[in-house]
Amino acid sequence: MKHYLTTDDIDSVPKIIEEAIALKKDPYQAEQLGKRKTLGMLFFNSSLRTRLSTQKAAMQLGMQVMVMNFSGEAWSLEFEDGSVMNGSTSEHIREAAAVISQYCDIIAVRAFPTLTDKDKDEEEYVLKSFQKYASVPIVNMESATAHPLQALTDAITITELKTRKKPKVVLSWAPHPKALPHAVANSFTSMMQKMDVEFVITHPVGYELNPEVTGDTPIVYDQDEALKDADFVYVKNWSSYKDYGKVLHSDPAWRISQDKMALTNNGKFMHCLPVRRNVIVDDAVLDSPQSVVIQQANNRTFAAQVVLKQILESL
Ligand SMILES: NCCC[C@H](NC(=O)CCC(=O)O)C(=O)O
Ligand SMILES: NC(=O)OP(=O)(O)O
Repeated sequence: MKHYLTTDDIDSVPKIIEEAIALKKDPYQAEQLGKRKTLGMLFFNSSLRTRLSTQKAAMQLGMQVMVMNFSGEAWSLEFEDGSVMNGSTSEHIREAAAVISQYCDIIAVRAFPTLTDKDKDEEEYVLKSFQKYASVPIVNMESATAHPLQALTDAITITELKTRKKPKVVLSWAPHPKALPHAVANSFTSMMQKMDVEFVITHPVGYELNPEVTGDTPIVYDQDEALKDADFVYVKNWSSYKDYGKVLHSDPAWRISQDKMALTNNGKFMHCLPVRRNVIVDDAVLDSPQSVVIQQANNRTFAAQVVLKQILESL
């Protein structure tokens, strides 16, 4: 693997899942691979799981890790070419990416969307600028439109927990007070399209994801109908894509309750976390055995580890 920017950078989904599960069984099997190699993790946004699990994954491969927060700590970066930098930005991505490449063998970046400038977000201008001006592989730790480490985690978790060959997986929108990105839902959708599952998306009218991402995936506007017989209920809020970045409404009827889970085939509740209790999902569901969010978060380590391993092997 050269870079990990989207789920399309995976050669074979079944093989990478198998390799991740093998790493979970024996996390130090490749601890020499990353010796004297450095991972630089750059954060433009907050994180708990991605930061800790990716660092842990790198350490289990024998790597050294450096972390830098760009919100408030690093110089504020300019991404426009030819700009006269007499405003608030202090350093151009051209120098920053080239300099960091001298210190790091792999650079991982988290940069959420603006949710106001659709074109800029879809260009992935932060991630793609790092890719353009860095001379080392780039790993996406959640960008404007994609969260492929999360999607790989979710694929591993579904593979571990499925009880029938072709499980039914439902991606359900749920309410949230803030405007949230599409990245998790996009990458989850792309990953499910690559897996042997019956995949359905449910959300209120107006919350359609980018049609280029959803493609042929069925969209069911009746949540109860969609949840029927589901083996996995993957819950996430996102803002409107059509009315870009807007919260159209946050209908509490879409919150996941025990009554809704009762419609499923003893379905597992999944969420990438962090989750707003009693807004997205009731305590009773999150605290029930049907919730697998903690196991899911544990798998973040092995998703990151298999990606870093495949990149290290290609260096
Ligand atoms: N990395 C996982 C999710 C990150 C982000 N969630 C958030 O910003 C939630 C913040 C809050 O609940 O205040 C998202 O939806 O893409
Ligand atoms: N799921 C996830 O990416 O969590 P963090 O935002 O805490 O990294």
